[in-house]
Formats: sequence, structure tokens, C-alpha cells
Amino acid sequence: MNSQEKTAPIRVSASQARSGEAREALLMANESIKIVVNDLNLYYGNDQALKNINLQIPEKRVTAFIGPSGCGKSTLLRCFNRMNDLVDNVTITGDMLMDGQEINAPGVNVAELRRQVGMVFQKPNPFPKSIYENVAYGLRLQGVNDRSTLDKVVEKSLKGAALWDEVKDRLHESAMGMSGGQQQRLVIARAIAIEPEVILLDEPASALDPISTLKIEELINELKNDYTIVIVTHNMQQAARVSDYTAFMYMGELIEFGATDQLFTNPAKKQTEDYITGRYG
Ligand SMILES: Nc1ncnc2c1ncn2[C@@H]1O[C@H](COP(=O)(O)OP(=O)(O)OP(=O)(O)O)[C@@H](O)[C@H]1O
Repeated sequence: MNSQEKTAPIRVSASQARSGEAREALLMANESIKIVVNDLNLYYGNDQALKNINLQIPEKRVTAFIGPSGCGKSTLLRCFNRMNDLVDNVTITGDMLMDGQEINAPGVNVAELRRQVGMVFQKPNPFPKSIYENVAYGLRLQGVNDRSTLDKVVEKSLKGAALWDEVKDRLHESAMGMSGGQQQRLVIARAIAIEPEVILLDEPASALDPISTLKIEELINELKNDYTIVIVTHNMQQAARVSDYTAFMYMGELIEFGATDQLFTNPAKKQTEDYITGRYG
């Protein structure tokens, strides 16, 4: 998006102004948009899990998806790197564009999409290999075997994941001997080694102790300088701490999207207010 587009005046209808969409449009006016979702519906068989989702994910910011269990947060996250392709009987309608390209178009190279859009899950999933080989894994898959190139990428990625100082003297030991928090940072190092543009984090700290959680949150704050980050969390305090923008979902619908501080202090919708004040969820 060029600077002229970014500063173009935004016109909003009276109904948009009432619904809070005006606020959202104004917010996004200063952002570059990485992913655009238009009228997205997703069905598992006959059950509709996502209902007419419209959303913009800003580049190099942290966007959090919050909402009660089963509201569709993970399903929406998994759309961004087509992880739902792995589930039988899924139907998707609507558009989802990354850098203007339709993610679900038939010609898309899904392996390349997943290189660009990395994913970290709730439970750390290091491979039963050395710390070094975990980080080098993606490059080796791409056919890179040159030792000095791999050494550089492994060091840079482990530094990027705030793990280097803790593991630099035991790079060739098994990753399975690391703590859960270290394993999760290792998985993040593995993701950034192949230089993705977007990192999807699905409840990345929910299996970790408070100190490891804090480290992951600090890391997310660092990573947003270089990557577009989308995080699913059931922990509202965590969303408030780490994200710039928050999307509140309920029963498959996107109820409200806004700047995190505003959504938590002055939500536009009653349902959002009820959720963040603990009235349900
Ligand atoms: N593979 C699947 N097959 C069928 N239904 C599914 C599948 N995955 C999710 N669902 C259903 O889709 C809906 C949304 O689930 P999803 O996991 O996206 O919600 P969530 O908000 O991430 O929940 P949680 O916070 O509990 O992880 C739920 O009703 C769930 O049962």
C-alpha cells in the first residue's frame, strides 16, 4: 500500500459509525494490511464454524483472537496457512487474500504458503533431534546443507527466539531434554529460520509456567518488528499484554475488532463487554 492510499480520507455511513466499523476503518487507515478476509464462511460437514467473517490483519503488528471455547478462533487461524485442508469435509466460501493473492486459489503452492505463514501450536512439538537440527530442519528440506550457512541461520534464529544464550553450548544435544518453555522458543526459532512473513501462534503459552509464559510474551513483542503475528489465546490478560489489535469472536462470528487498549477499555459491542468483564465465557 503506498503512502497516498494510507492517508486517503475515509468515509463511513451512519450505520457503520453506530456499529463501531467507523472506528475500525479509521484504525486500519494507518496500517499496511497483510491479510484481508472477506465474507468468509467455513463448514465442517454441515456444521458452520465460521460465519461471514470480514477482517484485516495489519502487517508487523500482533493481532489476537479471543473468545469463548469453540467460537472458531483456531479454525480461523488455520485458514491462513490452509491447515484446514488436512481436515476431511471442510467447505470454505469467501475470499482470503495475502498480499493481494487468494490463499485458497487452486494454483497456490501450499508448501510455499506454509513457508511464508509459519505456525506454532499449544504444545511444543520439537523433533526428536538435536537443538541444531531442529532449527536447521526447514533449510535442509530446501536442500541447504552448507555448514557455514546453516551455522549462521541456526545462530541468528536462536538469537531471534531469545534462546541462544541458554543453548549455545549444547547445540548438538537432544531438544527433548529442554524445558517446555525452551522447547516452545525452539519451535519459534525453527519457524523463523525459514524467514516466514506471518507467524500464527495457537495458544503458544497455555501449556507453560508463568516465567516461560512471560518469556514468550516478551519474544512476541520483539518478533513483531519483523513479522506479522496472529495469536489465539483464551487468556484475556495475555491478549491485552501482547497484542496491538484484538478480534473478539463468539459462536463463529467476529463480533468486534479494534485496537486492543480500546477494545478492552471501551468496547463498541455489548457482547464484547459482557465477555471481557467475565459475564460469560
Ligand atoms: N476438525 C474438526 N472437525 C469438526 N468440527 C470441528 C473441527 N475442529 C473444530 N471443530 C468445531 O468447530 C467449532 C470451532 O472450533 P475451534 O477449535 O476453531 O474453536 P476455538 O475458539 O479455537 O476453541 P478453543 O478455545 O476451545 O480451542 C467448534 O464447534 C468445534 O467443535
